[in-house]
Amino acid sequence: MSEHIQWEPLREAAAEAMRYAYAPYSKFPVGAAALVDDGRVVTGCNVENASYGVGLCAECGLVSELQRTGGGRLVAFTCVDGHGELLMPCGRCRQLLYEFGGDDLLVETVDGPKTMTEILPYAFGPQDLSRSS
Ligand SMILES: O=c1ccn([C@H]2C[C@H](O)[C@@H](CO)O2)c(=O)[nH]1
Ligand SMILES: [Zn+2]
Repeated sequence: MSEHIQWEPLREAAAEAMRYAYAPYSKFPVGAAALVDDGRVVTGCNVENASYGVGLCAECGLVSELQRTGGGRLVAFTCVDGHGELLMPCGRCRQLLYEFGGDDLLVETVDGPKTMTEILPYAFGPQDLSRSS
């Protein structure tokens, strides 16, 4: 499946989600979209707050939608800004995405798709908690 990712429609879904962003403070709207292993596409936009640090990245909304609409594994992820430029997920969001996509999640970058392992090496995840002793 991952060899046949259609990145263009995924980017368009991210750009569409970005239109709902609430970013009055940074004036930096962001949209994110991901393909789920059952074929559906989930999206999110950033939602800021007058208490700046409380703001939510687009990826937060995306994983919330993933869970709300039935869960599943993330297969491919992309994120765009207001100029349609690709954005890399911030460190916190790499962790957030790792939980639901694992090492093999493909993340679109300016250098083409990269695996989560490449952009978040030596990740901490559920496997660390389930190890016995
Ligand atoms: O991958 C990213 C990077 C940044 N932002 C948001 C957070 C903040 O609202 C704005 C500026 O950092 O962009 C995201 O939503 N996702
Ligand atoms: Zn983030």
